[in-house]
Amino acid sequence: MADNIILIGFMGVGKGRTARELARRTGFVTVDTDDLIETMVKKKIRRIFAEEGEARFRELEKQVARWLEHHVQQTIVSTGGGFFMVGNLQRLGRVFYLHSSVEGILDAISMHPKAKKKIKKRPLLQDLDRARELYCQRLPLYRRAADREINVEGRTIDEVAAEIASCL
Ligand SMILES: Nc1ncnc2c1ncn2[C@@H]1O[C@H](COP(=O)(O)OP(=O)(O)OP(=O)(O)O)[C@@H](O)[C@H]1O
Ligand SMILES: O=C(O)C1=C[C@@H](O)[C@@H](O)[C@H](O)C1
Repeated sequence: MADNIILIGFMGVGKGRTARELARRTGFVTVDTDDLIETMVKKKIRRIFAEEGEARFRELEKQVARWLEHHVQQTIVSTGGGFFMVGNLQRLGRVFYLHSSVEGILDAISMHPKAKKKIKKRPLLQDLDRARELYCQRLPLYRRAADREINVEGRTIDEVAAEIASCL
C-alpha cells in the first residue's frame, strides 16, 4: 500500500487548507485531485461537467487514483468531494475523513471573501437543497471509507492538522 495521507470529505470542508498545513508540518508534498484533473485535460471542472458530463469526470478521477496508487508516495492528497468512490481508495494511503455539519460548511463558504467564485466552480453546489441532500447521502459513505474521522467544525486548521499529525 502507498504511504500517502488521503483527505476526503464534502466540498469546502477544508481539505485543501488542511493538506497545505500538514505538508508544512511534515515536509511532504501536497497534491489535489481536482487540480490534477484540470491540469491533465487543461479544462476547468465546471466545463468538464458541462461539456462532457459527470461520468467522464468520474473516469478521470479513477485514472488519477490508479496513478496515485502506483506512482505516488509520502504525499498529502486532498481530494474532490466524490473522489472517495474511486474503488482503490484504501490502497492509496491512510484515509482521513474531515467532518463538519452541512450548515457549517455552507456558512463558511458563503462567508469566504471569494464565495461567489468558490460556489461557481463547483457544479454540485449550484442548488443548495440538492447539495444538502448529497451531503446526507454521502455522510455514511465517507465514514465507511475512512480509517479515521476528524471533526473540523469550530476548530482551526492548526488544530485539525495537529490531530492528524498525531495519528501518523
Ligand atoms: N481566507 C479565508 N477566509 C475565510 N474562510 C476561508 C478562507 N480560506 C478558506 N476558508 C474557508 O475554508 C473552506 C476550505 O478552504 P480551502 O481553501 O481548503 O477550500 P477548498 O480547498 O476549496 O476546500 P475543499 O478542499 O474541502 O473542497 C472554504 O470553503 C472556506 O469556507
Ligand atoms: O462532491 C463532488 O462530487 C465534487 C466535488 C468537487 O471537489 C469536484 O471534484 C467536483 O465538482 C465534484
